[in-house]
Amino acid sequence: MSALLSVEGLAKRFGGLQAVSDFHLNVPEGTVSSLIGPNGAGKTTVFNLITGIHRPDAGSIRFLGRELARLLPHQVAELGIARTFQTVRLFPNLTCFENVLAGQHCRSRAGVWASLVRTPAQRREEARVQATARRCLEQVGLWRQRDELATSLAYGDRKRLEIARALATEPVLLILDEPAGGLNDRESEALMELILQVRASGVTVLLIEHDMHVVMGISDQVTVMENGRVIATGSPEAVRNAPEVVEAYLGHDDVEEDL
Ligand SMILES: Nc1ncnc2c1ncn2[C@@H]1O[C@H](COP(=O)(O)OP(=O)(O)OP(=O)(O)O)[C@@H](O)[C@H]1O
Repeated sequence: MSALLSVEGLAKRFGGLQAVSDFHLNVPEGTVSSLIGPNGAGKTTVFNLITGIHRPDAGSIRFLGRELARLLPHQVAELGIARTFQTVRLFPNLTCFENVLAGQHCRSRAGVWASLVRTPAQRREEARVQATARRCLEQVGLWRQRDELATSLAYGDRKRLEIARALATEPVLLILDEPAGGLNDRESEALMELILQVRASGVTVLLIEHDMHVVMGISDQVTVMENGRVIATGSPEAVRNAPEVVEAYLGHDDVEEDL
């Protein structure tokens, strides 16, 4: 399997704190890959570096043959990487459908002139964007709630709506930051099914997750971080039994389930 995303020698310092050092990761195309590690290990910082929110001090981030390290977030999105955040970031006063539409700007091809005069090309574009929004809402099981305000949804559904919004940009790589955070068992099971279905649809998935049941249940590959560095990478089984991983987790009480 070829690597869709390939990260080498990544480093980021915040003042006196070395948040990420010599980090490396290969995300094979068509897989679910997970990044785990104790609180403060540097996982979200890695996601912020990949998606252009932070600029790395060193290292390379190759995606589809392009270097991402100096790109801005919207440029990374245009190349086909979509992400969700640890805390839900929806437009509270928009409906579910409108939230998904709002996520599709980077894929909208009609130019400024077309949007002023509503040419046939613009109307076709609008129809395409709406059809994509519908498909994504159906995929996450929220089409029936399309006209409800995002704020009226249960927490688990809000997280699914965020995934729909990310999928609507038609990404090659979907990055999820703690998608199971705050979900109950039933919602977590549904989330696992959804992520596997996303993978089956041809989208590669990279996630950060503390819920080990989710991680071990759906990942093709798991990378473990501690203190900004990779301490293990491999199959869920291999990682679960690696002595350095057990050691890293023993000193922390933030893991929701035992490895
Ligand atoms: N913008 C920032 N400025 C200063 N320090 C930061 C910044 N972002 C992260 N850090 C620090 O970098 C370290 C790694 O944080 P990060 O959020 O990447 O960890 P994490 O593994 O995602 O943790 P968690 O599982 O709790 O989300 C932490 O010590 C954090 O306080």
